[in-house]
Amino acid sequence: MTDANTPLRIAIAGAAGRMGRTLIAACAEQPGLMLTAAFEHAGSGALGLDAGVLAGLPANGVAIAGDDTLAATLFDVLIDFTGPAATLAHAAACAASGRALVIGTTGLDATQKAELTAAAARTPIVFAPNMSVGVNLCFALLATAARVLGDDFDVEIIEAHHRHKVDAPSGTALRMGEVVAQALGRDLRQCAVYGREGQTGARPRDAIGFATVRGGDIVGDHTVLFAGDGERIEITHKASSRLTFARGALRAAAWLKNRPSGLYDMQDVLGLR
Ligand SMILES: NC(=O)C1=CN([C@@H]2O[C@H](COP(=O)(O)OP(=O)(O)OC[C@H]3O[C@@H](n4cnc5c(N)ncnc54)[C@H](O)[C@@H]3O)[C@@H](O)[C@H]2O)C=CC1
Ligand SMILES: O=C(O)C1=N[C@H](C(=O)O)C[C@H](O)C1
Repeated sequence: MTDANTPLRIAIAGAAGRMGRTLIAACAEQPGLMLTAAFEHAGSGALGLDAGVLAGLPANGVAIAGDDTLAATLFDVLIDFTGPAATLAHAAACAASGRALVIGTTGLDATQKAELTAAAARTPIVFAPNMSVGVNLCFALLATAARVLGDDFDVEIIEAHHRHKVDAPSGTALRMGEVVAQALGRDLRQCAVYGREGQTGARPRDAIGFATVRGGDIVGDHTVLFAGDGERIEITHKASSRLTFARGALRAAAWLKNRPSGLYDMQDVLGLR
């Protein structure tokens, strides 16, 4: 890692994607951080393009490179918003060289998460399904709401995203479910209900339901509904710009400087734990 006056060298994986391009732009406005590398998959049509130009900015001299060059490239922190398989390969490469990671990728299964935990034994990693301050505040509010409302209120989680999103429910919705389940002393794996159709029977009282909407350019909406007899409480977050996620990821990258190995999330970064 660098000393206090040297800019932190940032690399971005998934640079040509929606989040990658937003991260390139966010990095350019952030003092103390310097984009030094940008990666795409080895067959990407974006290879060789200037990262600044790709993000709609003036050229910044960083050419998009194949991720097969990642292990041999100089940087301090890799910010990865790709897909589960790519993220795990990148985490392994960073762990081997002790370089820090910020991971925003969602859709990892339990085995893949265990692999990430193993990588975090060798290098510091912030892994969070949502990097926005607002959503992370909502996690804390949800734990309080669930504790106060208890088992008398039915919990339903509704999320909406753009038509290109490939995983469902969103990583954020799943984390919201985990937070509520933990506060209520339930195991989400036992009580989650993912969508309903046909003769479903009455709602089990301990169910935590998920509903997924996909369409257009919705950046990311999440509502947790606590429905009781005679009243309802809704905790809602709506993202209107990907910059909120990108700025959170860059904050996490700066926070990682000189941290010991371990698996962290945005609750750690924001001091909410
Ligand atoms: N944690 C958070 O705050 C947020 C998380 N996300 C998550 O980030 C991920 C990416 O989202 P988007 O940017 O919308 O998707 P996207 O599909 O626009 O971008 C992903 C990019 O990764 C690239 N890629 C695939 N394999 C690669 C490899 N081996 N090396 C380098 N690049 C590779 C793809 O070519 C693509 O350009 C998703 O899992 C999404 O759910 C998205 C927004 C916020
Ligand atoms: O794919 C997205 O776009 C988003 N994914 C994250 C998730 O799955 O929770 C976060 C955000 O809502 C945008």
